[in-house]
Amino acid sequence: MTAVTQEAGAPFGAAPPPADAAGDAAIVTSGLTKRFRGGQIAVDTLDLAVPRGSVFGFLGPNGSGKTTTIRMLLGLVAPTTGEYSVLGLPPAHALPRVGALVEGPAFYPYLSGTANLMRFDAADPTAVRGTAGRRVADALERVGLSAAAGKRYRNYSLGMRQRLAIAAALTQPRELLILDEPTNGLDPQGTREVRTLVKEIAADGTTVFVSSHLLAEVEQMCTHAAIMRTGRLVAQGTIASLSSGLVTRVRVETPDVADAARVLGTLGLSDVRPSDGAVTAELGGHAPEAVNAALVGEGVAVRGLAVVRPSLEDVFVGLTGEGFDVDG
Ligand SMILES: Nc1ncnc2c1ncn2[C@@H]1O[C@H](COP(=O)(O)OP(=O)(O)OP(=O)(O)O)[C@@H](O)[C@H]1O
Repeated sequence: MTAVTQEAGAPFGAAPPPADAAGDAAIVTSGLTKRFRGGQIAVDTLDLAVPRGSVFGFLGPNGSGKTTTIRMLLGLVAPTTGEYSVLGLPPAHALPRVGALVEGPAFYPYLSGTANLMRFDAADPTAVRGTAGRRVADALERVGLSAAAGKRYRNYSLGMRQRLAIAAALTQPRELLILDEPTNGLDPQGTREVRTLVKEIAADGTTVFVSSHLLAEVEQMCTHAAIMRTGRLVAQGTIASLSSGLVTRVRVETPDVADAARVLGTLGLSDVRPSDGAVTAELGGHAPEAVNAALVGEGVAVRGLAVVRPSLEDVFVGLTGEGFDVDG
């Protein structure tokens, strides 16, 4: 890992690759901290471990330090203190193998998708000129824009524009793709397109590190997540493990609320809560189909039975005691 002790603004990340390259991790940070000149701590002793091959959701409300972290990982901002590595290397060494979308690239409205990407590629000193045409065509194909490659950018939909921005990060082989809020500002169709694309890119073997302030989005798109709050890491792990400490409940819709509550209690379910037209209870180790069979066997009219799994929002509320005060 790169040990960082210098002040903001000093050169960093230029050390030779360390001997202890971080094995199977795409990103590792240890105590990573960014204090801006005004004294504001944007990122506070962050310990992240992003496994290779994951779609890693970097989740937090606006202002929680996601963009600052990403900018540090990409060598755009110098950390104040902490250690970090990308693909087992200091960021400066890893960057050619990392694609990134931080602020939307500025595309020319009157140029086609292909022409825009060719201009981008021409500005990349690490790109091999002779292969530009093929690499650009491949990147457009990968994001599903081959058919629109000759169309002017200004005629692209919002989703197509964002897919082109992601294609710009994919004109070279990448082991890691870092996307900062890639669905921000998109319409529902564009959001769907980008989420699908992220999953497809990950399925091809690229690790994707994607920030979002939308809990539901991370749950849908990601295999792992880290949750940030005011610069600090609240939790990280697989999506399943993050919520595994929380209780799964069963919800039974029925006109026979009292009978249903009695049967659930007899079965051994705990925290049975009858309400108007429904009963909920902690499912524990019980199979939902067995609960349903028992209810029906006792003559309870079951209109609906649902297993209510804890969401990332429940995890966040459980850890911080606060709501996740953004639109989900
Ligand atoms: N250049 C800067 N100088 C001073 N403070 C900054 C600077 N950049 C960010 N901050 C502050 O650091 C904190 C974290 O900001 P950051 O942009 O990293 O959060 P974020 O989670 O990415 O939020 P958003 O989604 O709104 O960008 C915020 O309080 C922000 O105001």
